[in-house]
Amino acid sequence: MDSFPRQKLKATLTDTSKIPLVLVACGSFSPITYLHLRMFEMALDWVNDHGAYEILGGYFSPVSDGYDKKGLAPWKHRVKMCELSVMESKWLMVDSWEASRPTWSKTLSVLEHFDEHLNGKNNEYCCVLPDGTKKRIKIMLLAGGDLIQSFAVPKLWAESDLDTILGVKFGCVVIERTGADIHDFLLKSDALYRNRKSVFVVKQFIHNDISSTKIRLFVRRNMSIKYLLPDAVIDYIYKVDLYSLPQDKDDDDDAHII
Ligand SMILES: Nc1ncnc2c1ncn2[C@@H]1O[C@H](COP(=O)(O)OP(=O)(O)OP(=O)(O)O)[C@@H](O)[C@H]1O
Ligand SMILES: NC(=O)c1ccc[n+]([C@@H]2O[C@H](COP(=O)(O)O)[C@@H](O)[C@H]2O)c1
Repeated sequence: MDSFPRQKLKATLTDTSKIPLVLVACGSFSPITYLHLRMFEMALDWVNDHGAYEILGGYFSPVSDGYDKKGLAPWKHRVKMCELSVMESKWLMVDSWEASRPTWSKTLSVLEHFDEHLNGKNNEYCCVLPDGTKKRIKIMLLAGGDLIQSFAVPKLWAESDLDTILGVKFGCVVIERTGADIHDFLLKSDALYRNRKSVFVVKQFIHNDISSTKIRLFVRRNMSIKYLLPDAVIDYIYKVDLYSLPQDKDDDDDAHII
């Protein structure tokens, strides 16, 4: 049985001249915040303004516990917090395939998983237009400026993966990070420059720098986290007692940031 979430996925295009588009955000989401939710809304405004695409849906894909990043709550909790956050959204969904795997999956494999479920191995799903013709759904990675900057970290990303993620097969919508000059980085990075026609930078008109790291620290310090993330997520964090203990030494080191 296919458990891929499709409940909010638009079945067809309103404007058949456009390219159907699905956005996928990969990350820790430990916990998800209003910044992560806003990334999708900023991208939606960009898509509507750009004109070539029509959004069918958006997905959060939380990373597996195997990623072993500091402050990573167990995957079931991270998926649940994402699900609670998208309850009110008409187009955002959460796919737990990546999170539920015992080992870490490269971002390219995650995008390929989406491609398989949204388009099918032989285009059996795709997007069916009212006249019966099928259009392949474009899947793009939705990423923040910091994730893009990690492309420059030696050996973290394979060049061939970057060319597929950023190139014509997928593509990337980048939400600029407050204070970081993404355009400058775009020029400096060979992979980003090579694929610049399918990498789209979205400006944050209202700067938002809510950080999951700081939220974890606030919880540990008994400080308020209200209005930084949805109330349902805040209630969940306290109900199951997440982030109250330092997870490791690195998390303790974050104490200097406030
Ligand atoms: N301030 C920000 N501006 C733009 N994008 C951001 C910002 N913070 C996070 N993102 C993006 O959100 C996505 C998910 O991020 P992730 O949860 O992995 O890290 P994080 O939000 O930086 O959390 P942590 O503090 O735990 O490192 C990534 O694409 C990341 O680039
Ligand atoms: N080579 C890769 O595919 C690769 C490398 C580093 C991070 N990532 C992804 O980037 C996302 C965010 O990672 P960070 O939270 O470490 O910035 C995660 O979803 C992670 O899986 C992918």
